[in-house]
Amino acid sequence: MDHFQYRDGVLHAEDVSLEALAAEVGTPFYCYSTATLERHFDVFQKAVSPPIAGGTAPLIAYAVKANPNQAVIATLARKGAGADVVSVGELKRALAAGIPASRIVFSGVGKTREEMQAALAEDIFQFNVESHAEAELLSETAAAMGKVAKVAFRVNPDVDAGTHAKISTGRAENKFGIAIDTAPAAFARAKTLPGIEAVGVAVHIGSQLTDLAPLERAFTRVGELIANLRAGGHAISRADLGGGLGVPYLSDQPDPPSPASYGEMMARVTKDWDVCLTFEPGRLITGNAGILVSRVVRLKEGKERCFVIIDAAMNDLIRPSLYDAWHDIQAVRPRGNEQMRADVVGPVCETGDTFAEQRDMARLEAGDLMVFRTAGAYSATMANSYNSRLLTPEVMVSGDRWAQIRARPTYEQLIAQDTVPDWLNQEE
Ligand SMILES: Cc1ncc(COP(=O)(O)O)c(C=O)c1O
Ligand SMILES: N[C@@H](CCCC[NH3+])C(=O)O
Repeated sequence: MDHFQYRDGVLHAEDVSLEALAAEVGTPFYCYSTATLERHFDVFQKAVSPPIAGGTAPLIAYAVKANPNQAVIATLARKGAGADVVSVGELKRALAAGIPASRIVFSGVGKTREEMQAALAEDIFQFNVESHAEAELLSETAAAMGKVAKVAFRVNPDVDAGTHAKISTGRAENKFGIAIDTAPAAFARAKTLPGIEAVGVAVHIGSQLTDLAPLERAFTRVGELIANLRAGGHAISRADLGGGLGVPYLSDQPDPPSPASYGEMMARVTKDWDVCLTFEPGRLITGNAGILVSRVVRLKEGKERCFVIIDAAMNDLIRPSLYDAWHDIQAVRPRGNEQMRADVVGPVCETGDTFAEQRDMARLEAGDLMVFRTAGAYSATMANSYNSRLLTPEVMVSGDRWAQIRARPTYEQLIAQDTVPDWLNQEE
């Protein structure tokens, strides 16, 4: 069910016309659908929950990095989501949006002592420890606070996830996790450390995965590891299977595996594990719940190409520049069936500020509104103010209601972020 549909020739977000929104908010802006967010959470929850009443419900720890807006997290918190966080900032955002600490997992390779202290003070559910040195520091930090942290070791199973190299995390050459064959030593060492209790294993091999086979290989290795650890006398009560399931970006391509088929594979592989499971979906929940709305500034006929120059740029949505990512483009009010082939570019002074090259799409003219689809994950959160452009505002829609959930800053606020040192203010 797509909650971004045409009504009377105009693209809507749920019951709200994007033309009307653009008139109120100005462009560019991000727009999220509450109904889509909720539906994605429900679909994933159903897919990974045990079929028999009485089975342990998994913890669905939404990966906050995908979209950390308070309104997005609060929407998911109301559905019972937990959070996967990778910084104190994300921890604070999750707590502020109403996710209890008892449902928060702290991942990441570079947790500092201060970050550990902040999370320990909240008594979070679990630390996913990514190196032997981190385990030592966490134990020392927790013990000094009179606490014992529950830990899962994130293992690196050396599996090729078959995704873009920049978002692949489960190969031996990636920085993430401890080599899986060193896990027994890590658990043995953990037994001697006073500030941690190693209760589980975590794995996450990458993002935008479009094939279940690498995930199945990784989960199978985790299952073997759990059996080994138990044989070695370790009590393993938890497994965190990460996130990573891909979403459709191209409307004319086959969809990635569904959450249901992911859930079936997962249930088959984990059926004898007897652990409490955690999942960390990010993109799956928010990716297709958001769009970026922009206005065409002008058309420019180059010698070889037609450029559609829009008022959004790589600073607003960096995925095409960074990963050559494809985002479907739609006109908000299509001009009949007229088509064009063009490069869609922003105003930033970089050649890489290109959203689409030689794209066949609905005809756009100066002043027209257009949208990039699948911009709910890793989009607004990766925005910046390069070229002194204002950070993109965000809007959330729910039925016929809408609200700005992040306002566009003013130029005064942009400039006020800097401070001019005294010596430059003194009269010569
Ligand atoms: C540890 C961890 N968990 C969860 C996620 C969320 O991934 P995705 O948005 O692909 O579901 C990521 C990002 O890839 C991650 O690094
Ligand atoms: N930023 C990446 C995803 C990174 C996933 C981080 N764990 C993207 O846009 O696809």
